[in-house]
Amino acid sequence: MTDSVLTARSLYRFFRAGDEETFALQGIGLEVAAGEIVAVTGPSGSGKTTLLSCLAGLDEPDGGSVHIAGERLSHRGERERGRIRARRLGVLFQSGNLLDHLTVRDNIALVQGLVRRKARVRPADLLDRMGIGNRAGALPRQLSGGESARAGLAVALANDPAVLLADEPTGEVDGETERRLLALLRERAAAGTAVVVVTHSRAVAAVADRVLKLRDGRWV
Ligand SMILES: Nc1ncnc2c1ncn2[C@@H]1O[C@H](COP(=O)(O)OP(=O)(O)OP(=O)(O)O)[C@@H](O)[C@H]1O
Repeated sequence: MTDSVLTARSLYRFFRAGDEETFALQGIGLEVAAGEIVAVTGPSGSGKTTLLSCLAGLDEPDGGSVHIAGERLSHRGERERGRIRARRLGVLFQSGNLLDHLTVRDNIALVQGLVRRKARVRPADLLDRMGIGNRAGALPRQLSGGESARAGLAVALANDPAVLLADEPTGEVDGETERRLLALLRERAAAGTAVVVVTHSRAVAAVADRVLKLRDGRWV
């Protein structure tokens, strides 16, 4: 497929702790086109977070490759990976992506400052779209769970990424907030972003174009 924005080929990742070896990814591939939402599901320990970390360039696969918008991300120096990540990727992990000592507005501005770009979305507009325009001046600890999830998504989308990678983005939010987040994901995909979302939620899987299942580091 030539129109895929995210291409992963034959990804392998194993971990060794003493005599114990875990094969977290066993040679899996993934292609995601612009505008497509792919949900990745699977039982605990099946390799979902490891896959997302390798796709984000936050972890290095032991074998295989990851390309984002035609640029190789895997097996590059940390600096290069950081540059590609800032320009092309929005990443939302469960640990969150907000710096505690900065307001929501400044968290967005910080991420935008990493990339030189002529036109960019104003933080206030981005937050308005998430329905939390009134929380721009708040610190992360002053946000509710649902507000944090939306602020995290705003930061992940701050540089209009080609690819959005999200690990359980609706993990701790109520039904209404989940619906809002999903509408935002769909809106972003309609604007051309390729989305990979790890989830246990049926509601999230229901808005995906494809649902893929991992078990023991392989697609099933
Ligand atoms: N840094 C690490 N060192 C050793 N083993 C690891 C490491 N990271 C992950 N693993 C192992 O790799 C396997 C896959 O883990 P991973 O976190 O990717 O699973 P997951 O599908 O995201 O699970 P969950 O749904 O519980 O978050 C597991 O057996 C896990 O114990």
